[in-house]
Amino acid sequence: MLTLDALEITQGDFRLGADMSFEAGQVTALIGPSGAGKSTLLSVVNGFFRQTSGRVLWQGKAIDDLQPDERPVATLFQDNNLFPHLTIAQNVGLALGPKLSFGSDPRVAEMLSAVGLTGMEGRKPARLSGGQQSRAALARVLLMDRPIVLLDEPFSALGPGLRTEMLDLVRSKLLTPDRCILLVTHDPDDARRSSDTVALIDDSEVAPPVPTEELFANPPERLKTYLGI
Ligand SMILES: Nc1ncnc2c1ncn2[C@@H]1O[C@H](COP(=O)(O)OP(=O)(O)OP(=O)(O)O)[C@@H](O)[C@H]1O
Repeated sequence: MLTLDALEITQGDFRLGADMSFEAGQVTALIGPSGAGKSTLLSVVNGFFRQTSGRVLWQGKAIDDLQPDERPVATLFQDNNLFPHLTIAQNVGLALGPKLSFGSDPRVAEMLSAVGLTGMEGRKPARLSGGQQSRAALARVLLMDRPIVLLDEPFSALGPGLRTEMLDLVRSKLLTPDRCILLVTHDPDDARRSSDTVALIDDSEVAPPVPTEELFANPPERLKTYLGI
């Protein structure tokens, strides 16, 4: 369980509060207006931004004092973070450590196979389509094998069909009973299709996660406002 304990985040005039837990074995969608603080919240969890007060705990243990690379967290961003001068296998192998030779580790081939990229190992990212690049980035996250996975609008540059395909891959390959996945998305359909629970971020607060079906069946006013319904 990922717990945000009396978390207060400030950045200039911006303020965000969060006090809740996210269950393992679930995908939680974080939705809310632009500038509400979705990316900032993820940065506090992965350690790139320090909260003003409160704690972040994984399985009851505070992870606040760990450096980003020591935290049990993997993050997938919209730009995929693939290095253009490295092959796909080398990019995926970076999940195991900074040596390029990790690209030939058999686990790299296994993860590339899991995301349907067998045969693409030696290509550079520029020679892959957008969807294939997303698959390679997902393979790297799979190989990192961290219990908390943060997805910051990772597939928003893809068309609707490909995006759906990637979100389905997230559920089928990445979601395990002991892993907690947070998905930032602007698209309510993505949240509906891929998340078990939804946490709304608005008015300087993160609302506790609510089962997705329940939320959309009976949307609170601030969700209606956000969706324009
Ligand atoms: N480096 C910074 N310095 C000061 N304020 C910042 C900085 N980066 C972001 N902010 C502010 O923090 C707030 C939250 O930004 P954040 O990017 O987390 O929002 P978001 O919900 O992810 O938005 P979007 O949906 O547009 O990506 C915004 O008000 C933004 O203006």
